[in-house]
Amino acid sequence: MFPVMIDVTNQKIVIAGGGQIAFHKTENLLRFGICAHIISPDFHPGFEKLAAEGNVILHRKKVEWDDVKDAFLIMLVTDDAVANSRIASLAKKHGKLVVHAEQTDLGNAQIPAVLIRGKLMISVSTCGASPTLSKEIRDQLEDQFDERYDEYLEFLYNTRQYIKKHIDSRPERRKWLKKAAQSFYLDHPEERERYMAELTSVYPAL
Ligand SMILES: C[C@@]1(CC(=O)O)c2cc3[nH]c(cc4nc(cc5[nH]c(cc(n2)[C@H]1CCC(=O)O)[C@@](C)(CC(=O)O)[C@@H]5CCC(=O)O)C(CC(=O)O)=C4CCC(=O)O)c(CCC(=O)O)c3CC(=O)O
Ligand SMILES: NC(=O)C1=CN([C@@H]2O[C@H](COP(=O)(O)OP(=O)(O)OC[C@H]3O[C@@H](n4cnc5c(N)ncnc54)[C@H](O)[C@@H]3O)[C@@H](O)[C@H]2O)C=CC1
Repeated sequence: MFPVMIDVTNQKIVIAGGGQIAFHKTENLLRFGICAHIISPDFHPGFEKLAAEGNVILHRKKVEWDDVKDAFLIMLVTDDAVANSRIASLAKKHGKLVVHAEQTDLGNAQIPAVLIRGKLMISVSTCGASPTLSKEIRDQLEDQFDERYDEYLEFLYNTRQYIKKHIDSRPERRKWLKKAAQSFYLDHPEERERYMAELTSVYPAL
């Protein structure tokens, strides 16, 4: 398995199956602002509210190739092993990303447990050995990587954009980028302003 971050803006994501697990996967996608299509003859009660809020698109039917052929990522979480396997095999042949939630070797992607702190995302995977352990490790990291990181990551992002735009010399860029990443700035938000003032005085915006 190879971990990678993927931009899914404007990509269609389909979940086949509408049970408890589909609901959990849908809520997880929503943490990332993703509105999924759900294909299933019936739905977990929680879906009604999500649909009313426009956070999910429901299709009341059994899954067929037509429902997923234009999808970028497909999650197979029906309790129909034959349907799951058939769609997984076709989708993989067509080069799609496929999560097979029951028999992982029939898919080619897996969902990790993720801690989100603004632009910091910490993903934990056990490659299917123990999703429970992934979840536990993620939960343990919550205290170490607490809410301070939300704003700190904004600072790092903004300074990086500025540095890339206004400093040409690579050694100089590295110097300023490494300085910003010192944990000192995590714990001293007021010092971030001093850093920015110094940066913009040495390298003024044109
Ligand atoms: C392979 C994978 C495929 C995929 O779905 O992508 C997969 C497969 C399976 N999960 C099963 C069971 C459970 N899954 C969870 C929880 C999570 N499962 C997630 C991912 C993954 N699950 C992928 C591997 C990721 C990895 O290894 O790290 C998480 C991390 C992400 C997410 O789903 O959002 C999310 C927690 C995150 C969070 O809470 O944020 C719990 C615990 C709980 O719910 O408390 C249980 C019950 C206890 C247990 O089994 O440990 C079963 C057995 C079904 C059966 O009973 O037969 C299978 C099938 C099999 O193993 O064959
Ligand atoms: N990855 C994970 O985190 C986990 C995965 N699983 C697996 O996920 C699968 C689903 O589990 P649950 O949601 O608990 O089951 P469930 O029985 O609550 O839901 C199954 C859903 O699939 C729908 N369905 C059945 N045939 C279908 C078809 N041909 N097309 C579209 N939808 C169809 C049903 O109408 C129902 O909505 C199981 O195979 C289970 O082994 C189970 C636990 C955790």
